[in-house]
Amino acid sequence: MFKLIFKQFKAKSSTPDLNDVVNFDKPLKDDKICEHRLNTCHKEDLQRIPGLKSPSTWRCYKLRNHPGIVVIRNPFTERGLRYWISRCLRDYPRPPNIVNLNERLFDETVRSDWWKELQRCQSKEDFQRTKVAMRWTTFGYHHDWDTKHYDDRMQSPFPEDLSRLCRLFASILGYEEFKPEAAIVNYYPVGSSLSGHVDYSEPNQSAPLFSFSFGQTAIFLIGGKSLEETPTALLLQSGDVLIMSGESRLCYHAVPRILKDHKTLNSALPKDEDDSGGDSLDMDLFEQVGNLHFWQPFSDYIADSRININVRQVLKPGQLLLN
Ligand SMILES: O=C(O)CCC(=O)C(=O)O
Ligand SMILES: [Fe+2]
Repeated sequence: MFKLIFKQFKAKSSTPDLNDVVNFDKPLKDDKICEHRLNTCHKEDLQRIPGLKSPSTWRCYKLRNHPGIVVIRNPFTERGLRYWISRCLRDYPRPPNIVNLNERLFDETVRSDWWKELQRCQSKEDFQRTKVAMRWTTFGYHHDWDTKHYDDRMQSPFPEDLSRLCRLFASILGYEEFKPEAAIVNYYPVGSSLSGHVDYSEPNQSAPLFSFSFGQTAIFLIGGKSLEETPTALLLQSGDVLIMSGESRLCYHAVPRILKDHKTLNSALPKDEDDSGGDSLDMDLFEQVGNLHFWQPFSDYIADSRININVRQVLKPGQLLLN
C-alpha cells in the first residue's frame, strides 16, 4: 500500500488530490488529527533562542492513527525562518561537514563552498545545474548511506545553534536527556522526492527524531512498521517541526512530492515580532537576514525548493563510543 500511494503522489502528470492530505491549517475539518497540549513552562530557555514565537501561541497536533508523531505548526518568526534557511544554505554544507556533490562533476571550490560558488555562476545553465545538485549535507556523526552505520572516526562538530534549538523542543516534549548527535540536511528542488524508508541506523532507536521543514511544502507520508500498512499523507509547510517519537520512530515514511505553493516573503520583516538578542545564534546573520539585499538569493532558492533538517541521537544513554 505504501509504495502505491507514494507513486500516486509522485506522478508528475497529475495534480495531487489534497482532499485526503492532512492540513494542519484546517485542523477542525480533520478527524485524523487532534490537538496536543505542550508543557511550555520553559520560558526562560525560550528567551535565549531568538527567532521563535511565544510558545503560548504554538499549535501542536498528534495523529490519531500514528502514535508518537507530533507536529508543531511553524513556531518560528519570519526572521527565525530566514535565519535557519540561510544557515542551511550558506554555512552547513561546508567542510568539515560532508556533502553529496560528486567530485567528478564539481571541483573542490564548489564542493567546499557550494553556496558562494553558486552565486558566482556565470550562465543560467551552470547556475541551475549547480543549484539542483546539492541534495544533502551531514554533520555530527556522518550518516553513511551505503553501510548505514555510524563510525566514531566519522564525525564533525554539531553546530551549537541547532543543538540548542533541538534540545529546547526535546525538553518541551519531555525528552530532557535528548542529545542531538547526527544531522542530515536534505535539499529538495521541486520535482524531487525521497522514497519510503525507516531510519534504523542509530544504535539509539528510542530517542525521538526531530525534523524541521523550510521553504516549499512537502507531502509527507507516515506509514507503519511494514510497507503493507496504509500511510497517512501530511502537508509539511515552512517552519513545521515534526517529531517521530515512541512507536512512530521506526515507521516507514517518505516525501513523494514537493508542492510549489509557498509564497516566500521578500519584504521588510514585520515589526511586531519580538526577536531580541541572545547568544545562542549567529547574531550577525540573524541581523543580516532582515536586509532585503542580503536575503534575496536565499529567497530565490526556496522559491522552488524545500529544505529539511533531520536530527537524531546516535548513542544510547551513558554510551560514550560506538566501536
Ligand atoms: O524531508 C523529510 O521530511 C524527511 C527526511 C527523512 O526522512 C530523512 O532524512 O531520513
Ligand atoms: Fe527518514
